[in-house]
This record gives sequence, structure tokens and C-alpha cells, in this order.
Amino acid sequence: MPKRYLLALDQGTTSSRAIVFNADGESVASAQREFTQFFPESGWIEHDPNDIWATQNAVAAEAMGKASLRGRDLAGVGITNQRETTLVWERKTGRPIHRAIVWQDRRTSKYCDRMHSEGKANDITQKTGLRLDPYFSGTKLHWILDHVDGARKAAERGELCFGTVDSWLIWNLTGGAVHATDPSNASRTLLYNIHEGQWDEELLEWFGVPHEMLPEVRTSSGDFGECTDFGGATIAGVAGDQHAALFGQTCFKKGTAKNTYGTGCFLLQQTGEKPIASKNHLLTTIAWQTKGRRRKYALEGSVFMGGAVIQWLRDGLRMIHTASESEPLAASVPDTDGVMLVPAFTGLGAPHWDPTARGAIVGLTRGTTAAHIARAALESIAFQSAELLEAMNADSGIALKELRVDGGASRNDLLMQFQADLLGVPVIRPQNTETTALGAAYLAGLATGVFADEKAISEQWKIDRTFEPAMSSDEATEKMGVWRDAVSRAKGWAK
Ligand SMILES: Nc1ncnc2c1ncn2[C@@H]1O[C@H](COP(=O)(O)OP(=O)(O)O)[C@@H](O)[C@H]1O
Ligand SMILES: O=P(O)(O)OC[C@H](O)CO
Repeated sequence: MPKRYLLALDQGTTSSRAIVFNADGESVASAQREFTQFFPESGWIEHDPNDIWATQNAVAAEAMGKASLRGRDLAGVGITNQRETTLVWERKTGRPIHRAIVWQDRRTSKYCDRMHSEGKANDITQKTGLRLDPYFSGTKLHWILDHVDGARKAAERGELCFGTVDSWLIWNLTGGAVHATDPSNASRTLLYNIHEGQWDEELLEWFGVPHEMLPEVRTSSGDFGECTDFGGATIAGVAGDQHAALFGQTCFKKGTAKNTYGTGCFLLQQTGEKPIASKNHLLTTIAWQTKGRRRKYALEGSVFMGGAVIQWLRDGLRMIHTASESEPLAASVPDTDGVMLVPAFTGLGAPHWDPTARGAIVGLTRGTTAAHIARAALESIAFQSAELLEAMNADSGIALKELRVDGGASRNDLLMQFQADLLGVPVIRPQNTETTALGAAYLAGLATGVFADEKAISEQWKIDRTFEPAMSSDEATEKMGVWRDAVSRAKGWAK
């Protein structure tokens, strides 16, 4: 029997997930476990690296058990992960020297301000495609090396390893034999030159990071070593979660795009083999690098509060009991009756990048009900994504013909219809919305011969539902204008 199964490990911000896929890209079994979030100070968010590893390892074993499979049934293992989250551990013992600093953690804002005043921001953007912002790993790694006693000297002596979550999992899965990452994860660190495809010595000097501690960068679809468990299966695919979702949505043609509606929203458009520098405050990033070492690039827009605004309706306002209840509640009114909700709870991401913006609800009257607010909350997710898409069309010069969607909130039909209305292009939801894990499985399957090529993978992508735009473009333009007005009132609030 040929080995036809692929084990995808999806290490997210709030939970670790594992899914076993068969060669038809169908999920055979899955398991998921949440882990503790640490908030040691305001604006700080940490994870225990041992929790990350323990939960991920446990769900992998659980999923394999549920599927009644042994390691020898696996053609390969794929890893996909929350990006930018930063870890440092001892090379000799594998012991972390600090908790993982999570992508949402803002502790390095003052350090970024200092770097800005030294005039480094433009060069950093030119080399990395990113912004000088606490979001990215380089600033967090600098913080750890500055704050853990003796860390920088130990790193210079080659005694410490830096890694994003993928590297930490690879290290543990291979029993400390492999210290590696892939170009998509490397391209989120502020230390990797996305044009040259290598760690950048000048950036390393600016961020005070010794080269000795960096992982080796291998192609996203290729050999990352053998697991000590799972029958010695090969880790054959690695990519950051948003990049894996783009791959899982089979966005192999230049100009195709996906939007993931999870906690935040992440819109990525595949832009081909040349990076496009954004003029509209988006990020340029490496989408993936497959066999033959051809790098594909993407433009990315990130919105910090997507589905999380619905969580707030549920847990903060106690307006609903479950996220899905937001849909009938919002549908009980024909429109928001002029109410706009700007969910800038933690500032605004792309394209505004305003950390001082705060949430706002405007247009309230005595007639406003919970239903209007719920509808405004759902619409805010679509408005933010529409702004990203406008910026993306302007940057890439490619007018998007359709948008592929996934993530928890993509199950909300009202939201998807409103999204299509605002964009004026069809919004397409595939049958399999676990596209992040699927993308990791595809990368591993491509390297191990389960799939012959991208064409074979594309044939597996099946539509669940297409939402056709039903609003006139005049009305959509007018609504976007009102949204911008509302956003302008939320900006700078916490200055
Ligand atoms: N039917 C729904 N309508 C609106 N939002 C939803 C719905 N179902 C889930 N969500 C939102 O989607 C998010 C969870 O999606 P998921 O893809 O699991 O996110 P993540 O991977 O970021 O944890 C939550 O913020 C939740 O509020
Ligand atoms: O873990 P998620 O799904 O919230 O994704 C996190 C992103 O990769 C952060 O850049």
C-alpha cells in the first residue's frame, strides 16, 4: 500500500490543531486543544513554548488515533503556524530562555519609535517588504536578547537558537536534529531580505541579532527532517498560516486572492515571481517557495479585529450566546439604520496603521436596537476587508475578479453577501474551509509525490457557495464613503 495520508499540524494563536488528510484532500480526522495566554503587563502577550509543543504533539497523536493510522501510513507531515511569534531556546538542552512573545504583543513600540527616529524605517521596508512595527519578530528577538541575562553573548557563542513557531515544532519533532524554517516564515521577521532570499547582515546588525542563532531557510515544500515519532515520517511542508491558506485555496495564478475571516482578517493576493512594493500601506511578503527554488510573492493586508468583534458582542455585550446567532439577529432588520461600528479596539491595522485609534459606534438614535448594532458589527468586518482590497487593486494593478474566503466567520452568509455587494465581485466559499491546514498538507504532499503538481491540487478545490454582488456600485461607493467618515472619527482617539 502506498503511503497516502498527510498529517497537517496547524499551530494557531489560541489553539493547536491537527488534521489528517487523504490523497483527495479530504479531512479524515482532527483534534484541537486550546492553551493558556499570558498577559504579564498591559499590551504584552506570551505563550509557554512547552504548552505549544505539548498541545501540538498531543493533538497530532489524537488525530492519528482517531483515523486509526500509524506513522508508516503517512506520506509526510506539514506544519503551518501563527506567524511572527518569537522563541529562543538553548541549543544543548532545548530549554526556552523566555516565554514566546506573541505577534500581538506591543512591548517593542518604543524601540520601534527609536529606530524610526534613526531613519531606518525606509531601508527596512525596502529590504523586507514589512513595516518597522512591534508586530514583527526582529523587534521581539531584540527585546529577549536585551532582557535575558547573558543572552546576547550566549547567542554569539552559538549556544542559543532563535525560531518562529514552525522552527520550534521542527526542532522538537526531530529531537533537536533540525533547526530550520521556510521563506514565508522568515519573511515575517524583519531580518530576511525578500529580494535576495537570505538573512540580511545589515538588518542583523541593526537589530543586534547574532547570525549564529538563526535557523537554516529551506524551501516551503521539501525535506525538513524525520520525526522521532510518527514512524519517522518526513516533515515535508512548512508555511506561515496565512501563506498556507493562500496555497490551500489553490491561489496558484498570479492575481488570485483569499481572505481569511478568523479572529482578524488576512487578505493575501499572489503577485507572481517579483515582489510588488506597496504604495498603499500593505505588506509585501514571500507567499512560498516550492521545488526549483522559485519564490512566489504576495501582497498582504491585515485587519486586527475581524471575527473578534462578534466575540465581543457575545462575551463583552452578552448580546448573543454563540457567534452564529449574530446572523439571524442582524437579518431581523433591513439595514443598520445609519449606525456604523468601527472595531478599532486595539488600534487599526492596514491600511491605516493607527495604534491610537479606538472603537467607535456612531449614528445612534433612540430607535437603535441590538439588531442594528449586530448588523453594524458584521458590516464592519466587510468594510475593513473592502478597504484592503481597494489598496491591493491599486498596488498590484490587477483588478480582482473574485475573492476566495475561509475562516470561522466566512460561514456567515449575511456577511459574505454584504462583502460581495461592497466589492462588486463574486465571493466564493469553498467546501473545505480548513484551508490553512490543507495548504500545509498540500505543500507536504507536493514534496512527497502524493500530488504530481499544482494542477492536480487545483482539481480538488470545490465550491460550496458563490455570493454574487447585488448592490449597485453607486450605493457601494456611498457606503464606503460613510465608513471612511466613521473611521476618521475613531482615529487618534487614544493619543
Ligand atoms: N457564524 C459566524 N458569524 C460571525 N462570526 C463568526 C461565526 N462563526 C465564527 N465566527 C468568528 O470567527 C472567529 C473564529 O474563526 P477561526 O477561523 O476559528 O479563527 P482563529 O483561527 O483566528 O482562531 C471568532 O472570532 C468568531 O467570533
Ligand atoms: O493564529 P491566527 O490564525 O490568529 O493567525 C495569526 C497570524 O499568522 C498572525 O500574523
